Amino acid sequence: MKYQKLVDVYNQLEENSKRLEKTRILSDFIKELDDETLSKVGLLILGRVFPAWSDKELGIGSKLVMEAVAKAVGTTVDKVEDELREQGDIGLASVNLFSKKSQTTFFSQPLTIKFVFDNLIKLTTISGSKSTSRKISIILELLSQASATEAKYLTRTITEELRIGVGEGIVRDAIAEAFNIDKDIIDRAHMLTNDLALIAVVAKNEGEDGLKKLTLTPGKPVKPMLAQLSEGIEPSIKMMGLAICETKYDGIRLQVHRNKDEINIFTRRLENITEAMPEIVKAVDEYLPHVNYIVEGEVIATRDGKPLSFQNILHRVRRKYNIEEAIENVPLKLFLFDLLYFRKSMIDEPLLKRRKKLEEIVDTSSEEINLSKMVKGTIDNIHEVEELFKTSIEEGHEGIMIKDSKEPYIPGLRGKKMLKYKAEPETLDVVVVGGTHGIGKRKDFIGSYLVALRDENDDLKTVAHVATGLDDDTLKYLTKKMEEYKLSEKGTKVTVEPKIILEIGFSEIVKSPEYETGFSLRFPVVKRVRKDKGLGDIDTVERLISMYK
Ligand SMILES: Nc1ncnc2c1ncn2[C@@H]1O[C@H](COP(=O)(O)OP(=O)(O)OP(=O)(O)O)[C@@H](O)[C@H]1O
Repeated sequence: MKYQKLVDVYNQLEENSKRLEKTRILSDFIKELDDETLSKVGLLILGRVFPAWSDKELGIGSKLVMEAVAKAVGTTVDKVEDELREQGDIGLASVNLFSKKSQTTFFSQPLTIKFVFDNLIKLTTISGSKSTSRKISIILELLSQASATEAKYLTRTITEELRIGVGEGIVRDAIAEAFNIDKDIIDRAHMLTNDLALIAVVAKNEGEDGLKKLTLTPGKPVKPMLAQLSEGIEPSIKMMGLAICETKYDGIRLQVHRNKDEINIFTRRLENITEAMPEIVKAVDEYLPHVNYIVEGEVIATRDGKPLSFQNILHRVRRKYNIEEAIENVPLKLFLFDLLYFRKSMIDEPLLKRRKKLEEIVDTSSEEINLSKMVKGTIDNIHEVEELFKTSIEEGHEGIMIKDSKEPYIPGLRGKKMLKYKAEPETLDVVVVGGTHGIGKRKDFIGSYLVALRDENDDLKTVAHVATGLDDDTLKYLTKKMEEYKLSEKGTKVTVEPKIILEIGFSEIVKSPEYETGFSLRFPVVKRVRKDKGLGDIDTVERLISMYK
């Protein structure tokens, strides 16, 4: 199928802001596709070439795309940069440049979806010497055959900024509509496989019965179940009856998968970080049974038995070299708290049963592998849970988790069945979309950051400018990243691609017409840069409103 057909759909989706309309447009389109095209469109419609469970990405910087665009239209990189600055978007910049292009390519074949997809995949396989020029030539091959609108979406896809206002929710609804499937069944299949392209193909060929057969696969990460805030130990336990209460460790959440002899470790963003943690791989191999499983836990860094700050553990995870040295300097401890798969999927079992099984299978005689410290809380032993909270804080942890013992594990859900009770006030995870250069001593730095939340259509809505809480190192780091992700610059103000995630504290949420959410934050302070989170993990406008209420 011609790529132009998909591009026409992109265009319609971009122009239409209504969710129902978008769903109908997409559903009408995918209904007619053959299996192979459907499996590719299922990814391309979300601006990706790998499913969400994969940590592979295109990873092409905008500089490289600008070079290819310059070559394709016969102009200089500076001209492309000027156009980009003016438009604030590589796609719109490309449309303008391609429309002005003097020479047209004769005898060129029209682009097909297959050719585009295969070449995008090819881009991810290139490494080593001359990789930059080889990548440029692949992009150029695509662009030189592209129409102006094709170039618009090709450049956006390559820079991973499709901007058509389509998130996973709309794709799920469109699959349900196109193949006449109950939305709950799609949701469940999605939560288990994290692969909408696969779901679309199964829905088309095997319908609801086929989708019901999809399950977890050790080796493919699943989205973690998330927590809401507890209003207090007593009301939470009253609501749950019997609660599994555990220390809340301030580290990084890990999913450890064993499939036959292969062990893989994933973060909450589903990144594979197995290589950064050889000692954990060795320890789980030794202290957990040799069958297929998925366990979940929080890993923290320790020194002299005390937990180190979150930043220390982040350094360990990001580390690519001198891992041996890091193992000695920053020893890790894993605290396991859930079992998602053991010979078969366990997620439909109640937490109480999953925890019991976890206790049976994990040998905790080593330093590295532990079970989270746990108390079974009922209304009759509230004081024991309060004691757990107190000792958790004294030992340098964040607080406690209070989990409903009857509940299944629901991947990706942030519900009332798993609550967190912390000593510190609540914060928001936001993404930086712009910034302002400082004055005086700080003029070389971006001193103030414009931050945004996500609405129900996955569009970003601004909520505050945050300028405090930044030490010199963080300021330097952020300024460098802002330069790297810069989209446009006017006077002292810049706009950037939404890549940097900040966790911010504040004193109050107030109504304000100044920001797109309709709210702003009083006294916002940067608590930390959340390199462990991605755009999909930032907080929503819905959460902001519920916090405001
Ligand atoms: N015993 C535990 N059980 C479950 N999660 C735990 C536990 N100890 C630490 N955690 C961490 O707490 C997080 C739960 O809080 P939440 O789902 O709100 O994630 P979050 O957005 O990272 O929150 P926070 O920023 O408060 O850590 C988990 O994702 C996990 O990383």
